Amino acid sequence: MRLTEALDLIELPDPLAMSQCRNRWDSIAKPLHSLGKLEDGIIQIAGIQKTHQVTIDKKALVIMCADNGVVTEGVTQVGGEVTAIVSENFLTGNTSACIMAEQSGTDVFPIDIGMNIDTKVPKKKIAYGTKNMLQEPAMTMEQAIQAIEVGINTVLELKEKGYSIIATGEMGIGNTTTSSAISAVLLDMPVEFVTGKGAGLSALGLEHKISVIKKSLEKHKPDKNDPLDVLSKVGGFDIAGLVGLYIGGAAARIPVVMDGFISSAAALMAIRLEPKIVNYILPSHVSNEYGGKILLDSIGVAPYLTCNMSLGEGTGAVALFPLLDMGLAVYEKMSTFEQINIDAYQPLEL
Ligand SMILES: Cc1cc2ncn([C@H]3O[C@H](COP(=O)(O)O)[C@@H](O)[C@H]3O)c2cc1C
Ligand SMILES: O=C(O)c1cccnc1
Repeated sequence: MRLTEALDLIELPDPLAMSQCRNRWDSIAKPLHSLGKLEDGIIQIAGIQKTHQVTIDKKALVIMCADNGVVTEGVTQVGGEVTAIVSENFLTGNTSACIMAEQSGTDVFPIDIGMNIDTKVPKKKIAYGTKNMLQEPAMTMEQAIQAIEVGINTVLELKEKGYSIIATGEMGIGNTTTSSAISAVLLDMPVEFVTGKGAGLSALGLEHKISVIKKSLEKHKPDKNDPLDVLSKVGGFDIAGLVGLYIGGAAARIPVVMDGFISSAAALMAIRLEPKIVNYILPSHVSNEYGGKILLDSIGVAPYLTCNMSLGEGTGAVALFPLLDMGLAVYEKMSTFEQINIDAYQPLEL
């Protein structure tokens, strides 16, 4: 499916399914709203799936794997070769995200959307890495759109296979640099406000990273009102693929659980392309990366979890699944006030 077609399909969640779901929660024999965001999450999913009979039994974690040309500027603690090493390990289950996914009954789908080398990771490659954004635009506008479409079509394929909820993940050394760059532009904020140490820079390294981002922005002057211009000039294929997952989720009415900093930057971009997309996103956690909270506040969402995580790969997103499963189990199985013969809960008048 093309990007324009997918954007055209996006509607608001279904208010009827949401109110039916709310009514079921309110009938359950427990204090009203006492499962808080667990109730809200199930109601949100009801609106997305257009039914109060919510299903999240088949879960997928999609991990967009790509290399970022700007890594040659020394903005990361480790070299770009780590992208391919970790990405191949997604196939054997030997990564943090895979182990957490297994715990939550989630199937993992790594995608090579633009790694520097070929590996056994399933290939939907736009190019062998992006260009170094300090020297030239990271990618062409056509490549940006193609990469977004990879994300959209991945969601459609997973829907076809019966998946009912999708978590976002990424692996791409250098992608906190690109995430900070697009966040600074889209939020019209100083680069320092949204740039952190990524996967472990020193204080000096962080200063250098900030200066590389600033110089790249000065060189290309991306237009903050044109998300695709920003994505193509200072983004990455990994981020573009994530943008596509959010668009595809909203178009195909599949809830998308958002991971940390990089996933939040991509969500911001997707929402700038179509504001209704925010209704299809469940914000799993607030990343400990500097700027993580600013991104969530700017998107206008509050995280379910605050665990000081900043790993990426989709680890935060899959961490939310067990909680959603617990919420849904209560929603489906718990007796109502009527069934156990107590009057519906009335707050005491003081
Ligand atoms: C061994 C290793 C495994 C990772 N898994 C995720 N990331 C995380 O770190 C990268 C972003 O940080 P930066 O912009 O500083 O490169 C991404 O790949 C992200 O998923 C990793 C990083 C490393 C080093
Ligand atoms: O929050 C994240 O996703 C993150 C932060 C730093 C490095 N890698 C990932």
